[in-house]
Amino acid sequence: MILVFLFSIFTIWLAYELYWKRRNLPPGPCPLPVFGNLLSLNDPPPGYEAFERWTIQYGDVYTFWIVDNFLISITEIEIKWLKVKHEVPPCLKNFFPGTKPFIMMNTFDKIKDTFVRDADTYINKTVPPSSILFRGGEHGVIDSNGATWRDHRRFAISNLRDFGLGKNLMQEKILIEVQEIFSKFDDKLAAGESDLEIPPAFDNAVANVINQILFGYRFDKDPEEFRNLKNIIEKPSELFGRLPVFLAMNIKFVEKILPASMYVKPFMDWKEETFAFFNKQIEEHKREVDMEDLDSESTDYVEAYLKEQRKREIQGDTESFTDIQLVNMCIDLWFAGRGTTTNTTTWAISFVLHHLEVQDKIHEELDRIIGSDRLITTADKNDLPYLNAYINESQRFTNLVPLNTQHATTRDTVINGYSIPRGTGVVAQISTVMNDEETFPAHKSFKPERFIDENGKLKKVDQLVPFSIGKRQCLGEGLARMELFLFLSNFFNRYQISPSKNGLPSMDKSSISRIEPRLFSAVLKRRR
Ligand code: HEM
Repeated sequence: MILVFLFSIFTIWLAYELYWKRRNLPPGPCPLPVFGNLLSLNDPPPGYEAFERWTIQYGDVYTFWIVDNFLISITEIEIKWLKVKHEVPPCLKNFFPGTKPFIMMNTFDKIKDTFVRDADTYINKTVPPSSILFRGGEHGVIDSNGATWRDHRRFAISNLRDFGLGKNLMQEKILIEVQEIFSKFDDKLAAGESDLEIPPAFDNAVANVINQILFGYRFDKDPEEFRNLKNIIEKPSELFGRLPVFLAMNIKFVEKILPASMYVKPFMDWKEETFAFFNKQIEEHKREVDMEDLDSESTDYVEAYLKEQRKREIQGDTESFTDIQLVNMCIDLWFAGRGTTTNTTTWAISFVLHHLEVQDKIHEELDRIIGSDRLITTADKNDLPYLNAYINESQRFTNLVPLNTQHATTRDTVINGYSIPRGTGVVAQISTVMNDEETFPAHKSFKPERFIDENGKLKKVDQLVPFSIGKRQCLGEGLARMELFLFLSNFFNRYQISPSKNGLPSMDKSSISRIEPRLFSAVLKRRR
């Protein structure tokens, strides 16, 4: 009797998972119960090909299912149908596995129609349980919504502008790092070494830039501090690169059944270390910043934030700019600003090692236009179409986020004739757009020439969207573009690279959570 009852419950659950909840959504790949479509991203990792296959099969919109809690997904999808507001008891929330739909927009036109033309409908983010666990709530800018997100995004963008983006100030900071990279490589060349590891020098440089913006100093005085910080930063790639942990981050059920030593304990240790580092910087600023003079120019983000917080407090607002928001903002800007830029820069160099003819063309252009060992600046940018085309193709080919961040609709809407309730997951699938064969023929080949027009000028291709589009578009885009240009142009102006005796860099992108190049070396030779 009990068996029959359990079997009936199981059958109803299966029917719900495989048919009922999918019936009013755009068709897409059949999800597995519990796992949804996530496991297909391993076929092969990191998932570009599955997304391409589904786009060919289903078109510009399809539904993709991600692991979630069964009853939460019921409340989100069926709330209109049930016409009741019901609270799910937390014990059930944690133990009923289910999947949650994400409506994927797979072409540039569809993303523009939705995320740009109807931007406010697509503005919210879905916040995974791991983020709440890590941050102590819905904090920061990457995983927050509403007024908190809007005010903090606006404040961060205006700060980046104040600290010199668009002026020479930011460029000067980056050029100091360019010279630091030169001196590291040159010292080794002078000592007779020529087969050199490439990523660490760029990693350090990018970290110095973002740390200057946030806290006002570079890591030159205390290399030990950077080493410690790097250990903290690199923990997530060890921790989150494994499938069970990745699943635990997204689904409470898996989090509960996984031994604490595999996920919760290392995760919480990592959280503690991260917060300790950032809180220490903030506390030092609190001691040093002159809070009597709130209108004087700030030299870094934390100083500007503390002053803004005090100004708001004076006006009676103690809610919007808080200490917990500040530490989460520092974490967001540090993490989003470092790995993305370092990875793109070092992938770009590894692509050249695989295509030395690209380096010949970069050098030919640099010799013709620059023709000396002077530092290249953003004033030279428009005169270097091939170099820009190379950077564009490197960003397209790096394709940093196979599955872009997950947004949620802020109101009921209609997509391709399907009624989509408020709160449904939506994704601007930029990796598929940048692998679109029609826009980028032979898209699996690295070809900077695709960004050069018949007159030899740089061709603007709207479908190149590594920073995404819409109101959540990357807020560090201006900074990242400046870094990529200054690091790569100056590096190739100074050095000729060739493959290391250890072989070519790996092109493997098989980590689930991050598109990170493996450590690699190259033989460097000074050109000037
Ligand atoms: C090559 C470098 C970079 C790439 C490819 C990149 C890419 C992206 C992408 C795809 C998103 C998601 C947009 C969406 O939700 O649709 C994003 C968001 C974000 N990025 Fe970047 N990024 C880069 C560099 C940076 C830098 C240097 C910073 C910081 C200074 C930064 C800070 C952020 C933040 C804070 C968000 C969240 C914005 C929001 O939710 O409003 N990124 N980035």
